[in-house]
Amino acid sequence: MSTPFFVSAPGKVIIFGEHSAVYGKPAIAAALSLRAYLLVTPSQDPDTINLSFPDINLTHSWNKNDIPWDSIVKHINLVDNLPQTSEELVPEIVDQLGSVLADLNSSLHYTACLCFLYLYTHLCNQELAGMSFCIRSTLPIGAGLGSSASTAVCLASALAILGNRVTSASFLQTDKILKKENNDLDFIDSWSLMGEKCFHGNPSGIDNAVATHGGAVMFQRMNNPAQPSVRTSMRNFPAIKLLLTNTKVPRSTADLVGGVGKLNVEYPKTSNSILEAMEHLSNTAYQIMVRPFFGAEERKKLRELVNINHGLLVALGVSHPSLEKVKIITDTSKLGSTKLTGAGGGGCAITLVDEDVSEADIAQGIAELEKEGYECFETSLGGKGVGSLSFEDVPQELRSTVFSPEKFCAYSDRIEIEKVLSTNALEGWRYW
Ligand SMILES: Nc1ncnc2c1ncn2[C@@H]1O[C@H](COP(=O)(O)OP(=O)(O)O)[C@@H](O)[C@H]1O
Ligand SMILES: C[C@@](O)(CCOP(=O)(O)O)CC(=O)O
Ligand SMILES: [Mg+2]
Repeated sequence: MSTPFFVSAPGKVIIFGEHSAVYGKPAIAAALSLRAYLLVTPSQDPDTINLSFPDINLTHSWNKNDIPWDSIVKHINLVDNLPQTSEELVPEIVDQLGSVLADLNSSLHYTACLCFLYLYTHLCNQELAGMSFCIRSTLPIGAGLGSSASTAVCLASALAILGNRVTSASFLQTDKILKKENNDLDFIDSWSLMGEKCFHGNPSGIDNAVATHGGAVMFQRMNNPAQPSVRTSMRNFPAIKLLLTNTKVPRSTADLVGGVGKLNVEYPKTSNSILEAMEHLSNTAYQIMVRPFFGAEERKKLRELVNINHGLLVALGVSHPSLEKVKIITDTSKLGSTKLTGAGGGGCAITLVDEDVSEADIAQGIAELEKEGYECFETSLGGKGVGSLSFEDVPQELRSTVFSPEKFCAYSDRIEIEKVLSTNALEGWRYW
């Protein structure tokens, strides 16, 4: 695909099984309509790689010839000329990248640049002319909705396109696609997992799987690293009324996953029992969600399971007073059942809204949440996975606006980005 082009990937909501997913237990998640967008344009100087990640106040550039290619390439495991992913980030490569990351003095910027360069050195090569990469997200960042994974999927897919590792996406939104095996999507999924490993050491892979494939899934990481994770797509995912509340309390997935790891070491039997309870819970929820008839009884059961799941996450130590406040408000106003979603410690909660609650009562509940400074989202679940937008697929009169890096970097908010770029705004988005 010629430059400029866009790629985009969705965020996700974990409905059941965050944290236990890291320990090989099944979890259920669905793609969100909120997404990350990455614009790739040629650099003015063909030796320069430019990053512009305004959401995290990062601009950085490298001369591509300063990357120690020879010392890195010798550690890349190639099979049939294709780079292979590994269980852990290759320490020798991370070490070599240290020399070009040395001037980054914030850990936030360091991890974002490490993720970029780790994928760049594996998927592209020194001959590729310098490009500019600008990422914007309509997702809140660090709030439990998988912004790290959607960023990793955008980077993995764009770099796989530039490095000729995948074929271009071909299906339009309106095409009827019979999804079968798809090597390109599996390639993007597995490399975005390496990107997630740069953001936090021990990701289960559920976030990048949903951001790559879209839809809704039951996901299970295998305890034996040699075995691939199991991703069961849930085609008849029931229409559930979901309220998303962002407490805006910042937190880091890496710290929270690390905290559960410590608990596991200190109280292995206790924490294993909690993780096992989560396993039963996800399995039970799955059986309920795939029933051909999904009525009031099923909705009630799912709400009960949401309450239990939140209690178990509290026991793992990953809630936060702000999340408990969301729970108190939604419980008191009898909106439905609430649990934290994602890593917790702040960030977002989901409420499975009781179908009997009136729109007026929902509005009243939202007003109370907003009074606390929280932000409520109405969003749809189960949307498209990673997609790309080529210059040729955008009407000629819009191209200079859509593909302008200056304009893209300057959009003030989610609404502006979606107005220009969303699948509703442009019909040319293609999927693998
Ligand atoms: N739009 C973005 N631009 C650059 N980096 C991003 C962007 N969105 C997410 N990230 C990276 O992902 C990290 C947040 O990931 P994480 O703590 O896992 O929270 P979550 O995935 O729930 O949003 C950020 O600190 C940043 O490194
Ligand atoms: C806590 C966990 O289950 C989900 C983390 O999601 P997020 O980064 O908070 O959106 C970790 C994982 O599955 O990799
Ligand atoms: Mg994340």
